[in-house]
Amino acid sequence: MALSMNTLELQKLRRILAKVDSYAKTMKKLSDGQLKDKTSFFKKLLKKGASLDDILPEAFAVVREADRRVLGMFPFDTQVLAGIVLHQGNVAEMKTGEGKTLSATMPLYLNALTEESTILVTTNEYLAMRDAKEMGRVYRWLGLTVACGVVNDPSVKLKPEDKKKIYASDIVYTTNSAVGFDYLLDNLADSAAEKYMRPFGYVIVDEADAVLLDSAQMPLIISGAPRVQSNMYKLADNFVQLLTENVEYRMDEEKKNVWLTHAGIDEAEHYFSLENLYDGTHTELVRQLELALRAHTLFENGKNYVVENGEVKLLDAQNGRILEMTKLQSGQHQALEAREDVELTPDMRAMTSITYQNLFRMFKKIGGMTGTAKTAEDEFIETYYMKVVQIPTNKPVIRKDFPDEIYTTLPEKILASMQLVRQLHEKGQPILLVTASVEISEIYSELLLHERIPHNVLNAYNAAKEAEIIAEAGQRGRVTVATSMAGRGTDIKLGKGMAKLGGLAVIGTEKMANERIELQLRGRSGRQGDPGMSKFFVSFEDELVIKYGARWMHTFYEKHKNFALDKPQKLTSFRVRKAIQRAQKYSDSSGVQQRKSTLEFDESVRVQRELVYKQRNNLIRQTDECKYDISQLFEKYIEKFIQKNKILTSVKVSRFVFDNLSYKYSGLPAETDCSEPKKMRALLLEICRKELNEKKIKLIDKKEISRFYRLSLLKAIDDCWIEEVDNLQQLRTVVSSRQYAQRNPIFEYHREAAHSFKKMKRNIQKQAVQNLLLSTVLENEDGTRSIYFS
Ligand SMILES: Nc1ncnc2c1ncn2[C@@H]1O[C@H](COP(=O)(O)OP(=O)(O)OP(=O)(O)O)[C@@H](O)[C@H]1O
Repeated sequence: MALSMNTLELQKLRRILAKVDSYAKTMKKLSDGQLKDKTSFFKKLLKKGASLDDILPEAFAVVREADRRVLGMFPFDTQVLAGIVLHQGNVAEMKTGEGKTLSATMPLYLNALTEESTILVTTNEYLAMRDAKEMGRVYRWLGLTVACGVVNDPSVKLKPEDKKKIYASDIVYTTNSAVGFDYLLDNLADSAAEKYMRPFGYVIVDEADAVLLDSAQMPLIISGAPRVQSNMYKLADNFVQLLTENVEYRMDEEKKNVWLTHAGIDEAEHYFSLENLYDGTHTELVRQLELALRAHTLFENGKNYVVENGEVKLLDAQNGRILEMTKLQSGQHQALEAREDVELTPDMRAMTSITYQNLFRMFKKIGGMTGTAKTAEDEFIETYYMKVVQIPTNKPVIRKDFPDEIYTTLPEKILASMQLVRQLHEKGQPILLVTASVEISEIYSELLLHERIPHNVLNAYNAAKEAEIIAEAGQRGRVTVATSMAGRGTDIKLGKGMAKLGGLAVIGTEKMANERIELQLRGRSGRQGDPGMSKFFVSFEDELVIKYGARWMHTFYEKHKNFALDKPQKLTSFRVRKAIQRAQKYSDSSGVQQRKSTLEFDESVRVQRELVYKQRNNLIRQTDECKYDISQLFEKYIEKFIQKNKILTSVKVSRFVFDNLSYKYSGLPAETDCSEPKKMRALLLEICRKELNEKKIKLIDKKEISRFYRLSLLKAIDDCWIEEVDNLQQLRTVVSSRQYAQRNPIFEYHREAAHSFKKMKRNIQKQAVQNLLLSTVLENEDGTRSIYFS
């Protein structure tokens, strides 16, 4: 059924392809100048009312010809098909190595003709820079502007004016995290002049499954002011090191949660000399113990993070790369720092955050491309309303994917995999040896050294040498040990004569968390119809089996773990093979579940963020005249005060005035009758007006007054929103633990989030009034004015 749907879809696409083809000859005959003139011609057609679909065949044909003239590559029919899918806002599944980069040139050019923002995001800086440079030549040749949204050196920070130039370009190549952070930062701007992003138009997401699905769990967060630092991190860390698994603490099967047992609680009470750890007075210690325990049991150095120059840096679970600007929240990062004995960094409050799903859903149209999407089609449809279309390969894939070799123990597996490496290396065949963590990549490196096999290592520690290592990886006799960094996007070109030797051999040293990661790794070989081979080695000690394997596998392992260390024993039974596959399926569906729950949790933040940003943007746009009704703001605020206080006394009113409306007020006149709300209302409003007028007089002109209004309101919104984001983040941790109390955490979360949003709105009103009335306007020496908020 699924296949025939795909065939139908392809039939429709082929009809469009035929139209693109029909222009090929004409385009070939055009001079360079005539071909370049097509850009302005298309723009005119669009302005006259033609649609993108109308001009697609000719525009694609123009880019195809330009690709040939500028890059020396003429997009294959299959690449044109993929280009159409991308333009239509769906996911093009192209087998690895089929040339996604070139396919994207056609839809990017077409959509950029609308003069709306057109962006291509990839998963890493290296690819963004490479493609902006390489493919950029074609767009420039055709008269469009191109920019790259990332820089080589992480210590170089782009300034708003640089970013403005970048985002103003017709086509931008960048990374998903750069767009995300830029979006968040752009929405912290105080004035329209500081904003640099254009409204989101069209985006092509490279490695769509990795970005749109797998990366969903880790929201992008911008941190602000530090929280008060606890001094208990080290103490808690020392304590948990004394504990033993299954005695003082226990973990769930998937190793996602850990908790103290009764024995563990007794131990803690004894260690910290407490009567009762859970009597409610030691909440900070309880939290610290939990963080320290998690740091020691759920995180692995070399897999989840690395320590570089005395800093704990997180690794992207999908591609093994360092996640810049990202830290674990709510003290978990500090607990890891304590575990690694490096200097503790301050725990920052989250100022604003967004998940990738919600970021990309803001674009008018998304096209996705990847080698692996079909198995996740339901998730694509459900989350983004995107279909997945499988594009046939240009040439048949002749790579041999061998079945997994399965062993009981880790040493057996290592021995067997090293044997294969030796055997292939002797022939001179290039080898890519992939591992699931930095640590294992280093173990293999040592083994190879021991065997005197020269090799390169590519992991998070030497990402800088990536281009160099990849350039050599397909040459005779090369052995490259790499983490999943050498997965997606890595284009290994075969050296001379290597096809005859069998092409690149991909050897996996561990079963990966899902099938897609594995397919991506195999796909480094057999590109563009080249020969190649791939094989994965598995043992019952692999993380995947430990976490997701059937119970009998653990019993089997315990029984057989001491046998046959010197001579690896392959396990070939159908039952074992099936069980390994099933473990991988479980692991994958556990990922799907987690992503769904992240999305559900994020829904409240999304709704709130959209409302807040809308209000912010409205204000920012009012540069000349602030249209916000200030008098109404005062009236509402005063009304609320009066409603809340059924009996008004002179003390209460004076306090209210002093806290909110004016510092100058020295108390109500003795004869004031506070019991009369109407009179009170008038009196308080008069105070507001007077106070505001005094400020207005100090400001030079209407424009400055409106700037003062704008800043007062923006500051109120921002301060309260920061508080709210932080609140929601904390709330999530709290409700997650209620899961154990048989409640529906998501329902509770939304309920409490709605409640806290209402509270935030009240606070914004309050702070806006205070900012307007209690701030100070001072004249500077040069005649300009500065505003100081209290
Ligand atoms: N039409 C073409 N003519 C000639 N060479 C091409 C063509 N299209 C792509 N190539 C070459 O094929 C190789 C693979 O391209 P690319 O890296 O874009 O593949 P990919 O689909 O992105 O792979 P992956 O899925 O692994 O990221 C590159 O070396 C590229 O130059």
